[in-house]
Amino acid sequence: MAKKYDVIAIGRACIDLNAAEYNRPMEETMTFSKYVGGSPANIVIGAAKLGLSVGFIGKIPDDQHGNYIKQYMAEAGVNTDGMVVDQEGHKSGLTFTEIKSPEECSILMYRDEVADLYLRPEEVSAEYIKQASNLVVSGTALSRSPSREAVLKAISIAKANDIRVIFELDYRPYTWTNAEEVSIYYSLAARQADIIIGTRDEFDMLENRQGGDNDATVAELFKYAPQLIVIKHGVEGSYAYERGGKMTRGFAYKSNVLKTFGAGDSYAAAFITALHNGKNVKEALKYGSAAAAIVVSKHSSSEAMPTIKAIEQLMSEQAATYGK
Ligand SMILES: Nc1ncnc2c1ncn2[C@@H]1O[C@H](COP(=O)(O)OP(=O)(O)OP(=O)(O)O)[C@@H](O)[C@H]1O
Ligand SMILES: O=C(O)C[C@@H](O)[C@H](O)C(=O)CO
Repeated sequence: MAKKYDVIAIGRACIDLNAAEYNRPMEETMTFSKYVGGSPANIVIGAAKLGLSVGFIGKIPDDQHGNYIKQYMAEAGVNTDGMVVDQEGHKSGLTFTEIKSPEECSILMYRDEVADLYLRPEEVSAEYIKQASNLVVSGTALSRSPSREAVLKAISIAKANDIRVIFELDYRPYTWTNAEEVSIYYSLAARQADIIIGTRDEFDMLENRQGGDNDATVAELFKYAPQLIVIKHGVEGSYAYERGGKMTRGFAYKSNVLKTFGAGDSYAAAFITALHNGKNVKEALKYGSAAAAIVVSKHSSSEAMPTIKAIEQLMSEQAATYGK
């Protein structure tokens, strides 16, 4: 039976302040443009733009930033019924970005006492989650209680109701206490997920090691629930491993890169949308990679999310050179 929402994501919806002046360090950047940010928010905004019906679960501050986040997401086509307004004075996370050069970008996150990590389990509605086909879980939301328990509750509701759990590792060091804790909670979520998406470095965090090997990583995780594991390697592309042994490589498309952040979120939005629309893994990797190539050429992560038409146009323009 068709569900009301193709995808519901749980985690943070915050503010990005992206350097409006390029090719200089943060210290010399005087102006920033404001966008909605936060990896899981970016993913549902991207999926909405690609035509999916989406919802969001998260806590936002009771201030002008919270109002802006909710309004922007609603206008972007995201159902906000699962968004809770904080009543304890917690603030929005802020991400400042530095664009030193197309190769040298960094982000600086202000995440002390952020509202998103105060989402409580009792604020997560089972009835809302039951209306979704896919639940996207952000790893950062596992970094602190009570958000951690809220996410674990969401996962168990999804598991009990045959809702596909997609775990986006989304590792951000800022709110974690130590590497062991990351590994414990990442493993707990990963073992229950149907699909896991992360960079090689993020899988190393999950395993609490350095220099991990993709084959060993997937062999271990396939002992549990995952059916599909995607490991991203930046501009070198990505690898999708399916239970049963099939591996498919995704290649990066050429892009006139402005900045590198936003790649992962646009990739996830388009990959998940393509899979939901019935594309096979090889095609879904192309959609994800093409979306990322578009977003890295633009200034924001959320506002820059492409349409299906733009993605397919880029795929067709570069069909002859893809993977070459
Ligand atoms: N410079 C680039 N040019 C074109 N495509 C890119 C570039 N960087 C990344 N991509 C595409 O985006 C995908 C995801 O990128 P990456 O592995 O850097 O994820 P990420 O680290 O999660 O991204 P983010 O920087 O947003 O956190 C890659 O597999 C690739 O297809
Ligand atoms: O995920 C965040 O909180 C920050 C993002 O919104 C930011 O645009 C980014 O780093 C995307 O990779």
